[in-house]
Amino acid sequence: MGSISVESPPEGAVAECNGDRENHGIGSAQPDSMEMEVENEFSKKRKTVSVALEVGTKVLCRWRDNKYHPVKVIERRKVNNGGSSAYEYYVHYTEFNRRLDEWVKLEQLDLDSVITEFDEKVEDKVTSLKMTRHQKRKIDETHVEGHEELDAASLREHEEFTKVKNIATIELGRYEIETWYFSPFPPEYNDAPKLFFCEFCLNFMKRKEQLQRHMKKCDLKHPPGDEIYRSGTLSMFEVDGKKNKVYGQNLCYLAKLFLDHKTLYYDVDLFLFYILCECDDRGCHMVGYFSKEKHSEESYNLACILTLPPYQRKGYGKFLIAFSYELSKKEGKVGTPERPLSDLGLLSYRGYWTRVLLEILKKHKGNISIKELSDMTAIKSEDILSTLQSLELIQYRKGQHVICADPKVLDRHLKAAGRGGLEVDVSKLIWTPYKEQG
Ligand SMILES: CC(=O)SCCNC(=O)CCNC(=O)[C@H](O)C(C)(C)COP(=O)(O)OP(=O)(O)OC[C@H]1O[C@@H](n2cnc3c(N)ncnc32)[C@H](O)[C@@H]1OP(=O)(O)O
Repeated sequence: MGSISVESPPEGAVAECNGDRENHGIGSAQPDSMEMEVENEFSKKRKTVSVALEVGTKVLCRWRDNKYHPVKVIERRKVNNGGSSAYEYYVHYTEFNRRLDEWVKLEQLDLDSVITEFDEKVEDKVTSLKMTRHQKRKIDETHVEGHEELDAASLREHEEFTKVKNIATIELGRYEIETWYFSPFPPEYNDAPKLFFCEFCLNFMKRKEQLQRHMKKCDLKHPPGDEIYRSGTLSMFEVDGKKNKVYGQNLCYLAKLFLDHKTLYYDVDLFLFYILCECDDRGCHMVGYFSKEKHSEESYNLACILTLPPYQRKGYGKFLIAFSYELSKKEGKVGTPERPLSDLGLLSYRGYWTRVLLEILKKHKGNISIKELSDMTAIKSEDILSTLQSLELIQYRKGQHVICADPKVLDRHLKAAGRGGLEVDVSKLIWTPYKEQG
């Protein structure tokens, strides 16, 4: 499996969602002609660059950290700028995850750094000659970060179809949230820069006034399902996709805005949705959710997981993961999340698996097998093995795998695995596993 790393500014992704975004103002003078002269003040070399950059061009772009980063032009569109038309460019920062793709103005691009398709091919050839196989593999892995299970053709097809975000912002409850990825909303919504969601029934609308009218009529004050957990102000609701089809579909549209390589299932009948809410006197406000197949051949105990961006990095993701394993324990099964995992998904799971397993190993006296660990935690053996292997706690001795758990090493890894997150209080979980009725 390729190594998955979070690009340097995942924090930025969170900042983005809180509206902490640079304002890319339009410069006053846009050239009217299609060609312009660009002066390179450092080299004093004059170069002619076409203002209308082609899709596929590679260039440096000023990001919100005010530094220049390499980008690839994914799409361009004409915008009217005080009578004259100019292009805006939809760029992918090649060092970062696709959620940071955005529309930028020409002024943000360093035209001296433009690499044309021709230059790129020559450059690729030169680089590949110079690179060792190991270096090349590393680069390939970085480029398909988070999507190892997709073959190259599926990945290209997926990226082509979903290359430009269709909805820029959503309003949900008291938050305005910038989106991360494309979501296949019905075509009539695709020209809306912002969608307004009812935070309870998740119906979405193109105009604020429509939402305001809807809120006067909507009876819901919590997700339309059974409350199966309540502890303090936190509640978890189980929603059956078959009984609440529209809610399930709305949730999938919403979630896809923050999930990249997940298929959107229209057939929500087959899923249960676990909606985590923070409750107050105005109602139960969705914080995040996970979905789960009613029957999984592959022993998946979670299909998709999402913490809404304003609530991320507060421990809710770990809570949702822990909750999914508590359900598996009640079912008497082991479980694993559906693949592929996103970069943030893998980080959260690795952190969870590490903490749960090492806490047991720390307390345990004597030998313990992977199977026993799996029975105690409901974590699938393969996930246990890969976690312990990544921490270098597995050795191969006399023809078998042995867990080597030096207490000091365990403490070091536990510290590195970060905070434990919000605890699931199992005594507050009132739930029976799904059974097909009639
Ligand atoms: C099977 C699947 O569905 S895979 C797809 C997973 N889902 C997605 O990618 C959707 C978008 N992402 C998300 O919704 C969230 O990032 C989740 C659900 C993955 C994690 O939710 P959160 O509520 O942020 O998780 P939580 O606060 O418990 O943090 C989990 C750990 O993951 C890591 N992590 C999460 N986000 C980040 C980030 N932006 N930067 C660096 N590390 C991060 C950290 O180790 C964090 O622990 P810490 O805060 O103690 O350091």
